[in-house]
Amino acid sequence: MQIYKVGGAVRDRLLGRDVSEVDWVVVGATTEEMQALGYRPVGADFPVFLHPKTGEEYALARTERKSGRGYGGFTFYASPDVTLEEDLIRRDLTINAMAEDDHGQVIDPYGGQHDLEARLLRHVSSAFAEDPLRVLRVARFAARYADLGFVVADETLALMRQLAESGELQALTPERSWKEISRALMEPHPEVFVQVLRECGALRELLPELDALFAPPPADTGSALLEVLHQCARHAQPLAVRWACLLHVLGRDCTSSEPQPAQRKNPIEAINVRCKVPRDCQELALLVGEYHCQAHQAEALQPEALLELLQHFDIYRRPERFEQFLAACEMVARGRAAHERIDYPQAAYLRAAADAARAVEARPLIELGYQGAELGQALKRERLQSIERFKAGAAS
Ligand SMILES: Nc1ccn([C@@H]2O[C@H](COP(=O)(O)OP(=O)(O)OP(=O)(O)O)[C@@H](O)[C@H]2O)c(=O)n1
Ligand SMILES: [Mg+2]
Repeated sequence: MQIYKVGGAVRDRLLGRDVSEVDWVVVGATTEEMQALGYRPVGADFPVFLHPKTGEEYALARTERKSGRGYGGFTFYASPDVTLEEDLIRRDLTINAMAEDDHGQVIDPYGGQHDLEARLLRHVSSAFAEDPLRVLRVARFAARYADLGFVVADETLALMRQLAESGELQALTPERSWKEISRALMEPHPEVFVQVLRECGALRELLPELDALFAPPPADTGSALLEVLHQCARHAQPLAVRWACLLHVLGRDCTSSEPQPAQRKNPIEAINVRCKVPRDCQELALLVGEYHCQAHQAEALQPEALLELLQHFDIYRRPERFEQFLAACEMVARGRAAHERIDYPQAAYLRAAADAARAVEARPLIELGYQGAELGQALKRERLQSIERFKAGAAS
């Protein structure tokens, strides 16, 4: 049996980047041989094993044919007679389809090194279409390597477009899609991820609500959104903030003074549910969609409105979430201002207002005999006074 390093580890070493995890491919071995050597199988009918000591993934060389729609719709053909070249040709991109033997010799039958030099994300073969998730992966690699000058090859974009138009993306499970989306949002250029998905028509399939935002100027909210995402990356924001920023435009429209119907179906909620987004990301996206306009106008809010805004955040028990809200509002303001050197004094203002509300303690009121609803009212009254004092101080 021969064992080769494959995929990201080979690619990133050639790019001179840090290698975080190594994937291996094993040629000329059977499942039984692997198990006899102590490798632990990952799943019953999946020819992937974990190394007994390092825990790294070792996959038997395999060819893969599609038998049905979606994940789980794969059949694998793994056998000792599958060659390294046969295994590599069914991989997604040429830069991911290189192997390295234990002498450090690179095996590169499909021009991966050439495409690394040429900064091209190019599919290896028509087998690309076996897994529609690769459309998202390519967009994610574009987001990761944008600074190095990588772009998607024309023929690969065309293939991605075909896959999007065929409706295949609808068969992806939300779990697999979210994994790609969340990783892509954390890359240095998350806006490139959205842009590539849009160019190939995948955004219309996956997040049509966002695709609809792209229109000719001056109504091009989509392009403004890309700038907001870019600011998120520049300011190293966490995933929840990036997700909330991605969806914020689907919330309240800050430019319209019309009261917005409360009953309308909330598109942010619909996306959260459809994509099975983790709770913290869901919550923040809803809060940012609903309240970012008010945050932008924080200084103009009357004490009652200010307290009401703060109350929506449970600032007393969830201070980190409120901080993430402020960060998201700041990214939105910076991105939308199209010049990032603006200050966002609203954040400090709202933080100080929250501190004023938090400074009110319940204990003295309880000692005075307040309880239940009356205690709630008394707390509210005191907090309002505290905020009034803060506003008076801030104004002077
Ligand atoms: N849908 C997929 C997933 C993975 N691969 C192949 O499996 C390798 C390892 O996959 P993974 O670890 O997910 O990606 P990496 O390329 O290693 O990138 P990362 O740095 O994100 O781990 C890839 O390089 C690629 O050759 C593929 O062809 N199609
Ligand atoms: Mg990897």
